[in-house]
Amino acid sequence: MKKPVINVNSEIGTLKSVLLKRPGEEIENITPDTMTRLLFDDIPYLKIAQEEHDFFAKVLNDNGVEVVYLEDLVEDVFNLASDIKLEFIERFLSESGYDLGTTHDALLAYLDDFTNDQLVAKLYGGIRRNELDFINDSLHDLAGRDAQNPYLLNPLPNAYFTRDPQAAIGNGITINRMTYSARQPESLFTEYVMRYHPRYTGKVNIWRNRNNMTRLEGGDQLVLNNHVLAIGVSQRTSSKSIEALARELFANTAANFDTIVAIEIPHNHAMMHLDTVFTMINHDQFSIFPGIMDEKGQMNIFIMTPGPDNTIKLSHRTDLMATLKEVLKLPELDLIQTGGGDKIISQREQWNDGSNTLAIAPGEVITYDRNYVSNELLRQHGIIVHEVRSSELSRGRGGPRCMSQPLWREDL
Ligand SMILES: NC(=[NH2+])NCCC[C@H](N)C(=O)O
Repeated sequence: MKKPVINVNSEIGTLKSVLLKRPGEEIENITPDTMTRLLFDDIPYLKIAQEEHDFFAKVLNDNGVEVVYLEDLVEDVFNLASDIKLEFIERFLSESGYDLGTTHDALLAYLDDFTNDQLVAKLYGGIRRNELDFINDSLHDLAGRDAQNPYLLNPLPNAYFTRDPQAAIGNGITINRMTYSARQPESLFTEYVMRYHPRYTGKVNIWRNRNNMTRLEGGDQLVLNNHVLAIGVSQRTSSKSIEALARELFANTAANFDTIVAIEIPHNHAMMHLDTVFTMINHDQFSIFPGIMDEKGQMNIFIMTPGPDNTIKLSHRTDLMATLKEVLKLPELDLIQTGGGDKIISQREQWNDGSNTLAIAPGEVITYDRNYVSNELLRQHGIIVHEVRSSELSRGRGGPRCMSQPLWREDL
């Protein structure tokens, strides 16, 4: 492996480079009838969402972070060779249910007319049925469930949550098999960028690829330090995939990870990933939504470590604070509660991603401005807080950590 181009050995090391995706026309393809399936609770106003996102990028930039746009990387890949572009489109169409036939041919011909930057916007944006004029003769497009779908190609409105289709871990990544069909195509873009983009090709360890059938999403994957990961057992990440990833990482000599803490969280949309209820802020400080624990403050947690002959040793725990102290070898910890523990405030601010902080350095985070109670509390605990605007972005149920994929953090 050549000189590494990805380096993420913590959640808090000074952030140097980050991958974002600016919300695009895909947002304007959300309708009341399709919103639940597209994993949205409302329809954001695109113009304002873009302004908010540009502001987020500016705050990152102003703090010395290089912002890399995913859509630019994909366009670069398409610009490399028309064969690669065509191969991508065929894979994309095939995964969308069009291998052969009139619809496949019509979509291929339609997409062929776009310039590469328009093509990228279109693949994320989706194609409406009424956009194409052709005689559709495929039964599955005309009868049954598919006929009700207003799109020939579904929009990918969750793409601005770049955290989830992959996860940077150490000098490598996992390219994730995502849970819902609304998001599955997103990691195909990551696969092509990693395989072909000159900046990454041959320089990134792929710990796990998207051909796996078990479900894994980046919002559940937290790099606590250079050898310990925390992974949520959640609506989006299955226990099977965590076990498989543990096996892969423990056996791979290029990977330095020897401990994975599997943390079970409630399986629902408000808390679809571990990072919606728990993030790392400093060496010994975390934000946490108290609602993930039972009345006695307990949870279902497993510490996984390598056992003999490629087996995995499991140890059960129920106390999150004690478990974190144990695996991070810390005498004391500060768990800062979203909304300060008030039931109504904490629920409201968790819903708007108040627990979802993005650390840009130890003790320094970016958060949404609307979660003012949690933000104030963070400041009281000595944290530097940069607030970003959040009226529209938050409607997608994700915050600053969800909207960013770190590519390089300084080692601690
Ligand atoms: N890392 C995160 N928490 N991402 C939030 C993703 C939100 C998105 N609407 C989804 O349901 O998939």
